[in-house]
Amino acid sequence: LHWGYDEHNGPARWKEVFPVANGDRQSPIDIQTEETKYDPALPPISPNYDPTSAKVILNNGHSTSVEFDDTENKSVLRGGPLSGSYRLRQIHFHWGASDDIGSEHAVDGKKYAAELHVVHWNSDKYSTFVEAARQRDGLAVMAVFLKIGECNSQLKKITDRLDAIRAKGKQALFTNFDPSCLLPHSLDYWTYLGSLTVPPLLESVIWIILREPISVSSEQLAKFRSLLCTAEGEGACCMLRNYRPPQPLKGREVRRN
Ligand SMILES: NS(=O)(=O)c1ccc(Cc2ccc([N+](=O)[O-])cc2)cc1
Ligand SMILES: [Zn+2]
Repeated sequence: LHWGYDEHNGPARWKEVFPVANGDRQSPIDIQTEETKYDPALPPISPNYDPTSAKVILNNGHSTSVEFDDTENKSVLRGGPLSGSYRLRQIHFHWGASDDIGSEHAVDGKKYAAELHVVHWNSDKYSTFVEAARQRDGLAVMAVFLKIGECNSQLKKITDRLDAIRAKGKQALFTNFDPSCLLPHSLDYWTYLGSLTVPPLLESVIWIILREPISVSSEQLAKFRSLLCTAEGEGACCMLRNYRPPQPLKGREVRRN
């Protein structure tokens, strides 16, 4: 089984190869806002990114990502629920086949059109991203909801490059980019302990979900769906959706600042 998002290889079948799919701290979740707990001890989050860290934009067959140079502590996330500094590794997106679905996390059952994930790893305690990805406090992912509205001029820097990486495995130079430009005005957040939302579904992610969405236009979103899950020369198959549905909370607490 090569995992994907179709009927035959989608989220309902991932447990056959990755049994942790039924684990106690799986992501995403549906955030029931009435159940979240205000924590006055939670400090603001503090992203500090150097635009020269950005390297390439790529199509990995499951999403599109911008990869950053994480060989030194140039772009880091601190504060919030985090102890120490988490180094920026990559950003990527999740979306659906239509504008009414697409986000991975939900808020009181409401799904947004898409979701941005800004992925960091604990470089204070671990030496590499892959090592950190195996630790309970190894990764920190900041999630931003995208809601249908005005064309997002900052997101345009990414959506305008997608035609250069249509096929799986393609990449293009992409530098001088600070992902803070994609963050909403407010950095208020919810936070909980979870997992990667794609195989290997490792339970190593401290999730920081921003409460304010950013906008994306329907046309920009359509460009994501025109990416291919298949490599050049293979039968073309569009990346229409790549979201995992919400998973059981299993008693976890969701805090807010
Ligand atoms: N969607 S998400 O949970 O933010 C997410 C974050 C990072 C990654 C990339 C990735 C992270 C770790 C591994 N691994 O350890 O085998 C493989 C791929 C994949 C997915
Ligand atoms: Zn993701």
